[in-house]
Amino acid sequence: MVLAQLGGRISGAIRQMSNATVIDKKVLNDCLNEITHALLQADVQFSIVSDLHTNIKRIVDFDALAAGHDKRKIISKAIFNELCRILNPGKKPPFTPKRGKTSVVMFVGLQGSGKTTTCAKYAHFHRSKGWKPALVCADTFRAGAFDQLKQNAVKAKIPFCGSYTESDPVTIAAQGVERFKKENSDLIIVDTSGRHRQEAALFEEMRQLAEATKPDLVVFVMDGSIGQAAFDQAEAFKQSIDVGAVIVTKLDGHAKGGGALSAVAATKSPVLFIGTGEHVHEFQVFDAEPFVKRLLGMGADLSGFMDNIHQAVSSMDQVQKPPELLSESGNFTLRNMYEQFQLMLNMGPIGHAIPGFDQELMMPKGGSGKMKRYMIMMDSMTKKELDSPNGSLMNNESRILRVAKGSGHSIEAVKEMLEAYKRQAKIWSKTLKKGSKNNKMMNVEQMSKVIPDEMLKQIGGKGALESFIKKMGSGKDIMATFNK
Ligand SMILES: Nc1nc2c(ncn2[C@@H]2O[C@H](COP(=O)(O)OP(=O)(O)OP(=O)(O)O)[C@@H](O)[C@H]2O)c(=O)[nH]1
Repeated sequence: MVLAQLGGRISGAIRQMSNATVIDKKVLNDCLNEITHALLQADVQFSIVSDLHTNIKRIVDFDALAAGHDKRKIISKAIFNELCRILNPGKKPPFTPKRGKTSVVMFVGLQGSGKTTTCAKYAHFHRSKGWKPALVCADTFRAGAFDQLKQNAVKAKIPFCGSYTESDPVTIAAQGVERFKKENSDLIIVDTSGRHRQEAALFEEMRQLAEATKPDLVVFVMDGSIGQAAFDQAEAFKQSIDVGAVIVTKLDGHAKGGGALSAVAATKSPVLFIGTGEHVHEFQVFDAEPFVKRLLGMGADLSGFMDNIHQAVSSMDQVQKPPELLSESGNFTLRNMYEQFQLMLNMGPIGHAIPGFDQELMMPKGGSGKMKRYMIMMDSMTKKELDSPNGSLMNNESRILRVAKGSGHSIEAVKEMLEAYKRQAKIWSKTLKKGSKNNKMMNVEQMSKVIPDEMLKQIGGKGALESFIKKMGSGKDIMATFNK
């Protein structure tokens, strides 16, 4: 069962309980049975589910509850708190890096869990907050790991090191950490090898790396889409190395998630971030309460919605100017398309309302939007290719092949992206023709159609949305972006 379904079933059980005329032991038991089934089907460990069941029964003790208590509220709150408790072991990481002081953070995890991607996301996240991160690739086990890290690092302008010739990860890691300490990096991130399974060789290598680099924090990266195996895996890592924090990856649309919930409990370490896609921006600070709220569909996640807007506005601040809609030569280039995608992804639901965009691009397919896949392909293009007028440099089979290989997509997929770009360029050149006023605005009507009803209600309806857009427009000039 995927995470969204799990949330749906739990909130359904709570709703059913709330709608009962009289709240008695039977109603509570029915509700808890449905929740336990849902959690077990989502691969949450039996012992965790059983604890949750016992704790809620203890809190909601009908015999001890005085008359007049709102049982519906007490039960719902107990369920919510228990779900948060599973995800939040109540511990702070043993170490929190401090800006300006050198810290070494080592990433460990099984092969394919997303370590290399996550190292880059972690570095990028901190860099955007003013840190001086650096990446060390100590993964000599997987051919291509260094190239992958290098590509991400170059794109995000983060110093990196690794080796094509040195086969000893310990030597590479030790030299890398030493070098970046000298260069005054304040966050040295060490990416390590994975293996297909938990095996002695991997754990031995991990211990040697820890010995050589003396990490201040070891982060265990876990694939959130795996099932029951997650618990054992997390426990095995925890026993072999001093795991201080966890990052759960691949919690996008199709993740089972339950295994990840169990694993968090196994490591008894806090989750720092979650990965929600392949792209460097798809990385969120983890906070149990909003996560559970979102899982249960509570409050339509208005805070997340507002965050999206603030992030979009502040990311515009970071680049100091809104993304250009056209290149200097008046062309809609692949880079323009990339920047627009970036803006829209940052803006969440509001981004969907931007006129001139092919709505099909926004639709999730296979768990991640086409936009995100296209951005990954564009990540493998050179500056010249991104800026070439009408994408002309990409009318070339060998370049298409290189981008396909570099981004891990098929040639057909890259061609599909280039076709989408051509369609997009056509739409933009029409939309931005001088004198055309009608469809350049972020229009309240369009926006209110794409924002979920419940969210719109919370904002205060269309009127409030309109005044909000106006405010945003005057404060940060976001409207100007679409009004050129
Ligand atoms: N959908 C999704 N994919 C992700 C996420 N994080 C990583 N991936 C993908 O997972 C795959 C494996 O990621 P890597 O970063 O190469 O994994 P790794 O742990 O470094 O692998 P090894 O170096 O072989 O140990 C890649 O295709 C990533 O793009 C995520 O949060 N969501």
